Amino acid sequence: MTAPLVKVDAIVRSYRMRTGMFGRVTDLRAVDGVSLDIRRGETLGLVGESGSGKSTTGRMVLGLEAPDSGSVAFDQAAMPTTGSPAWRSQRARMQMIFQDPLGALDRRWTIARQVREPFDIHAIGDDASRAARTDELLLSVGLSHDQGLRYPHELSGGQRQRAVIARALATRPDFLVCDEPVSALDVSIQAQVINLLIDLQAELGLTMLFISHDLRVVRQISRRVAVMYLGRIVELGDADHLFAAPQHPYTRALVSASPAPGRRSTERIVLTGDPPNPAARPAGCAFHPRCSHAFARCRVESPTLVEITPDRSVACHLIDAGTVPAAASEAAA
Ligand SMILES: Nc1ncnc2c1ncn2[C@@H]1O[C@H](COP(=O)(O)OP(=O)(O)OP(=O)(O)O)[C@@H](O)[C@H]1O
Repeated sequence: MTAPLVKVDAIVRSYRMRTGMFGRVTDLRAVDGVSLDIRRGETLGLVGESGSGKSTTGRMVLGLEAPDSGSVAFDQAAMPTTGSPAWRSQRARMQMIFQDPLGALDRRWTIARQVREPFDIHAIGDDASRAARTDELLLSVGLSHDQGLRYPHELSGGQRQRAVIARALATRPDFLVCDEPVSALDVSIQAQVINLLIDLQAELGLTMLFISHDLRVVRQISRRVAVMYLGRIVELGDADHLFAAPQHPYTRALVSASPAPGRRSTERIVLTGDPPNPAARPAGCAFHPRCSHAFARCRVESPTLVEITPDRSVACHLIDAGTVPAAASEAAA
């Protein structure tokens, strides 16, 4: 098997914050030992509730933020120091697409000017070839030359996100991190932008990390999926298999709340208890206060991510104990 394009090894990231009435300074651990391989040409989905550490993981994967400990390697080389010349030249190979295209675009410039900006910055080609390549990029995301002459506020949300994608592709990146790229769009437009990303990924052989809280969207685009809960990966595996037979109780709850078209809907599992809060991480397994299967060990010992089959890893004491919840084993059968 070829080496993964991105190798993330036990990354940790904490933020200092003030809590309580007296403003006591505490460390909030946003990412708590995440390890991931992102294989060349695949889309890896990263799902989890708000605050689970998905965006922080994405920023560290791109080197926009350095981990406190652990490491990220891109194309078998350690991530250069953030902001260094080596990092800047590497950044051309890695691009990020955010949720808010209006915030990512400059309102004072036309779309075409922003799409061609990387050519101007890096002095790539002459004026005519830059203009031609800009039109090509616009066309590749479904925008016309005339739409390129407009300003961001003159386009719809979906068109603006297409423009952001065109600009991200200008440097011919190998790797894209998409952080909630369709969450701000109408559902009908979401499907179009997802299909565009799927087409571009196949055409250009892109590798993608696709971050979203929305399982429905992640399911459409991902080859493999990692599920995060309070800064850790609790389940990782082939997307089809994971959605068909989720093993971790948290994944099961997420999947049951988002049934796939054509799949027999299983009983809806309602998550009770407080939503995850990294400032108040429970002892033991962070999910145990919301888990109906929790037993004594879950309250004291944090489970590690264990490979249970060649394409599935799960961090849950139930798996160790050989007592996978019934619905998951039924679905797997
Ligand atoms: N720069 C920062 N300073 C302080 N705290 C931060 C910072 N960035 C993230 N956090 C905190 O880290 C935790 C994880 O945030 P993160 O944005 O990575 O989660 P997420 O899963 O992407 O959620 P969301 O979808 O809401 O962005 C949250 O509690 C967040 O408040």
